[in-house]
Amino acid sequence: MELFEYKAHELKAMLGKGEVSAKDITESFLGRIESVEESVGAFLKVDRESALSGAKRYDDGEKEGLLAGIPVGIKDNISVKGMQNTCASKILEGYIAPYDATVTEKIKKQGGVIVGKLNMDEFAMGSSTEHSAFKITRNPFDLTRVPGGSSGGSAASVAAMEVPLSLGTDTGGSVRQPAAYCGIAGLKPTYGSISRYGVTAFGSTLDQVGTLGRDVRDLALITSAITGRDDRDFTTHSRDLGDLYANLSKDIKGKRIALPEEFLGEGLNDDARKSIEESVKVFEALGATVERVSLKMADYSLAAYYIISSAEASSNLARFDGIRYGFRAKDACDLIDLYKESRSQGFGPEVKRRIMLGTYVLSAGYYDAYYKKALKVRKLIQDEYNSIFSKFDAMISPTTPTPAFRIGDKTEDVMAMYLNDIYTVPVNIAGIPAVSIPCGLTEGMPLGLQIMGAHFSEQTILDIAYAYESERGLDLRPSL
Ligand SMILES: NC(=O)C[C@H](N)C(=O)O
Repeated sequence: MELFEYKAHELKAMLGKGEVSAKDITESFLGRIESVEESVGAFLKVDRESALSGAKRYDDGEKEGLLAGIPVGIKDNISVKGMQNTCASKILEGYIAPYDATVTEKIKKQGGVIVGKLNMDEFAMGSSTEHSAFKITRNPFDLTRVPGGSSGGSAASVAAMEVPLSLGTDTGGSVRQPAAYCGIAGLKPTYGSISRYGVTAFGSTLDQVGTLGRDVRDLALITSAITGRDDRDFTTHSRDLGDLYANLSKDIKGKRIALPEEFLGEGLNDDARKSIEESVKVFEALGATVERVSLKMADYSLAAYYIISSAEASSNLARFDGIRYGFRAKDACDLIDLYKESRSQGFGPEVKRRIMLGTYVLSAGYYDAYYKKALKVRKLIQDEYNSIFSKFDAMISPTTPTPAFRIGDKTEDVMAMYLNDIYTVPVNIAGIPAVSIPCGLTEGMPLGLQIMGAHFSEQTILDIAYAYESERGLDLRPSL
């Protein structure tokens, strides 16, 4: 077996026993990138030098840290000092981050070896990575299909074994949906459990850094490395999630799991429905109970999400004006024209759509009818989730209604693209944690099972995911 085929926790064990060097590991992944990247296209920038110098630090004696000697890929909206941070947008082309995001600082402090920056939908707006201004990324299981989005590069790179671990961001499903499409595991932690300092803001009350790996142990490992309160992000919480990796347990006897009827309705792929029904049996065999529940507010989640996230985006993206960073239009006749032209030429169509939608719902006369109403709906959704979690330890659903679709299939149909997120957005609205793990295949493509929990119940949902994964023994690999 080649080194790139091992999972992060396996590599960690091999390094710990001195069986391999960090250089061997990094070179193996860099070699893999060389052979498959042309077909997958997960990276916007591979930084061989940074990777090899990170590995050298380990081999020279810096062996401490949860991720010591392990390669990690970073989504291109998370700042890494000295590397580009384009958010896959023309407006930030050529922008080099002058500082590390807190999560980057933590990855480095824990010995992680940063390999490069990963492709995404522009400013994290999209579900297929087709909205990147630079290139498309392909699904390693079928190169004619999308990897999902917006963290499509983060998911495809891990599935293609170009890196064992990656970071993404999840505003409405952007870590879980691509993880499901690419047959890997992805976690969106509780809002406030991970710092957003140095992460380009999209919807500030929804955004959360998420983690991707090939199994639950790897997710627990990288998540433990980056959680915690940060004085530079006042939305972070002081509550400690504990050592998710060391405390991982397969014992889920007696756990009460809810399954919402509304997540099994119209539009759900038949095999996805079957795989959820089979998953119920797996949980029961593991000693948990599964009970059907009703989530009455589920139907309103998507509408509330697109109003709130677009309103926040229209405000957050105002800073990209052609003056402060990145792209500046040529030949502007005055300051207003410079703003106008830089933004018109610098942003892609999906970003413009969100800015216009967001500006509209915040404008006088429409604020009450749309934005304020969406905030009220948000509260009702949060109350409904809290009430479920007062009786249950976790809730399960499919991660997405269908498997990965073909490249180009949904680019013209905005609504069809937004519907991809129907099962994932309520989680961001409620601010709770959720993990997606593989639960089967349809048409040769992976399907994901989403496990959600109460605020700060990462250990519980990861334990449930770990028990399920161990029982099923699914280890999906693309034939690349
Ligand atoms: N950023 C996300 O979580 C993705 C979501 N599909 C969106 O376009 O808003």
